[in-house]
Amino acid sequence: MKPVDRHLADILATVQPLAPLEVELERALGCVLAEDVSSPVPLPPFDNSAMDGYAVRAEDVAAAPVSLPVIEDIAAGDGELRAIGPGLVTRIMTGAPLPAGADAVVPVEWTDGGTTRVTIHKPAGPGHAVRRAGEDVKGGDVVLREGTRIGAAQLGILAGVGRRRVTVRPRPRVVVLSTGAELAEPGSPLAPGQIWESNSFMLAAAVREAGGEGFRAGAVTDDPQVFLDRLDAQLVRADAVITSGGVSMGAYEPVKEALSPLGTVSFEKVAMQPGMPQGFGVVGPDEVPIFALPGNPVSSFVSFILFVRPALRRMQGLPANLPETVRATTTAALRSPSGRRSYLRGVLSGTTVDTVRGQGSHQLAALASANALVVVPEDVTELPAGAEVEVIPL
Ligand SMILES: Nc1nc2c(c(=O)[nH]1)N[C@H]1C(S)=C(S)[C@@H](COP(=O)(O)OP(=O)(O)OC[C@H]3O[C@@H](n4cnc5c(N)ncnc54)[C@H](O)[C@@H]3O)O[C@H]1N2
Ligand code: MOO
Ligand SMILES: [Mg+2]
Repeated sequence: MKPVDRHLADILATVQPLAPLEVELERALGCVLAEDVSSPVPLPPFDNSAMDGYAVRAEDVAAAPVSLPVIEDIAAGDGELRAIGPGLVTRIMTGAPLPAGADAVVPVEWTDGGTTRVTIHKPAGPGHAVRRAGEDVKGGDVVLREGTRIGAAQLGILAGVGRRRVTVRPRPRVVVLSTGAELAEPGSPLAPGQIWESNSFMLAAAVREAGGEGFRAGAVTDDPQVFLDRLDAQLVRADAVITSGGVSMGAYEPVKEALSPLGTVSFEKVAMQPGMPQGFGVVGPDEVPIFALPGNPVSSFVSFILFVRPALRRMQGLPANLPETVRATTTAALRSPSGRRSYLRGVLSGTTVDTVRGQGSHQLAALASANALVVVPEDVTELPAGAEVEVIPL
């Protein structure tokens, strides 16, 4: 059997970052930056007021209470300002530029609020309620580095430095295709022998969680030609394809039967539980990576975490971050098959982890109740309670 780490290494050697693309800012959310972004100006661009109040010379209000004449009103957005001379003040609003001569702002709450003359009850020291130019960003400074995932705050600062378009690695478009004659669409009644199709929903959702766009291409029956035709039709919009089912040893294994003759996809047994039968390779003239995952729902989920997610990160220009693990202590003894690395479904709380009831590859409800995978090495078949293990948080 092929070791898990070698299978992942083969995948990461094949999958390449997607070509950078310039997009409108509105479309950049969730994408990864493919350029360093710097600010053409300092931020804030000018000294300005942090509060609604009065721009003053601090020395003029040091002896407060004092009464001083107000020479003008400055709103945010005003650009033409009169400098204030000794003993004069300007009424100023939050975000408005500080007039020359002023070095402090007295909040309106410390005054009588006068508009032609104001009585200031309390002194404000130099710099009080003043936001300095360049305090957030110096002109020319890089604000976001290539490889940063663009969330709401990152999108905000891109606009804040004046960008309308930005160069990103696009979200990988991933087509998810299920196979199996037994699969019925959720929402429709079950005929004898059928189950509701769940893998395409789960895997498309996992793609979205990993920063890609997942497209369900539905389920096809066990005819290899039907599978190939559907795959062909979907390839135009795919940066990667995930299939589920049809890769094991049965009489009807459409994925394996259809893809093996191409010579570009290999099927192997990977030394893991769940998720032993795995196919990986490339298809179509553009050599689109294809992950042929086993059909058992827990097997396909674990395969996604171990193999597809790192590949999607790579496509987005991120470090693969092979499933990151934490250390935890088992609360009960556990067993694991020999010769396969197992990924038991567990609940991690703090630094302890307990495996959930129902470790079969078909037990999707048990997976849905778990928040972690407990990694048990290939050569370990039993662990006592209190053993230290590696855990992949989900
Ligand atoms: N003789 C052997 N039989 C099996 C072996 C083996 O080595 N020798 N391996 C087992 C292992 S391990 C796994 S995992 C499965 C993999 O099977 P396939 O990838 O061929 O998948 P199917 O046969 O199509 O389905 C397996 C199982 O999963 C259910 N399934 C499939 N697709 C979906 C879906 N989209 N939504 C929900 N459930 C799905 C399907 O009904 C089957 O119960 O093979 C073992 N057999
Ligand atoms: O991958 Mo299968 O789940 O090992 O049972
Ligand atoms: Mg099968």
